[in-house]
Amino acid sequence: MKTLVLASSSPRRQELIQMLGLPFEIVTNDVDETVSNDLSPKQIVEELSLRKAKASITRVTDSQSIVIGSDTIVVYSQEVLGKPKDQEDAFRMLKLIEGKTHQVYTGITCIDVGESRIVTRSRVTDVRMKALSDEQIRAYIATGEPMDKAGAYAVQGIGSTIVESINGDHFNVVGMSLSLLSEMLEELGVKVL
Ligand SMILES: Cc1cn([C@H]2C[C@H](O)[C@@H](COP(=O)(O)OP(=O)(O)OP(=O)(O)O)O2)c(=O)[nH]c1=O
Repeated sequence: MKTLVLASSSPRRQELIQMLGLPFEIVTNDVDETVSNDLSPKQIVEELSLRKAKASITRVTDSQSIVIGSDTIVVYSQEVLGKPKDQEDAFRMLKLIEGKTHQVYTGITCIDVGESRIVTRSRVTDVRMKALSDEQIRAYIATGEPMDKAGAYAVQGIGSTIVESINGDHFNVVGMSLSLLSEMLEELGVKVL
């Protein structure tokens, strides 16, 4: 039986992986998330998910482990939005995406430590935001929710009230598509159902 190791300190990802009902451990990491400017959004999230999984592997002792790394970014009109640096940055991001449709990309890498097999994939989900006044944006920022979220909002929180519609996998927006992860785990011989 393989052990799943989540290479993430994100509470959202921990809650998501818990839903699979399989035993897992958490081994956090601290990777440099700087990437080259010429990478596409898909390449960015795939590269960073790989970096995170590889960084945690060094602290995994059980060779029967599958290490899972993940990365999420928001993209609007070719601008990549990660987590806001401060409240003004959050305001700038929300002002940019209000009333419009943006893309959320999440990359996942699974590394089977014993077999030295690496599987990396990504998904994209379209999210349409409601039109927001500056006052509404400030009130949302005051909740504190945007600060550790890519694109400065959380669709799973009070941020759901400023989202008009989602086209694609909701969990991909929250930080990890369980639909995609289950397919990747099956490729590595782990049955989810
Ligand atoms: C768009 C969106 C993002 N997010 C979160 C998911 C991720 O935690 C975060 C994007 O940052 P990431 O750099 O992908 O992840 P992280 O630093 O939080 O965690 P780790 O690298 O340790 O795995 O934004 C939401 O929770 N809800 C949303 O609606």
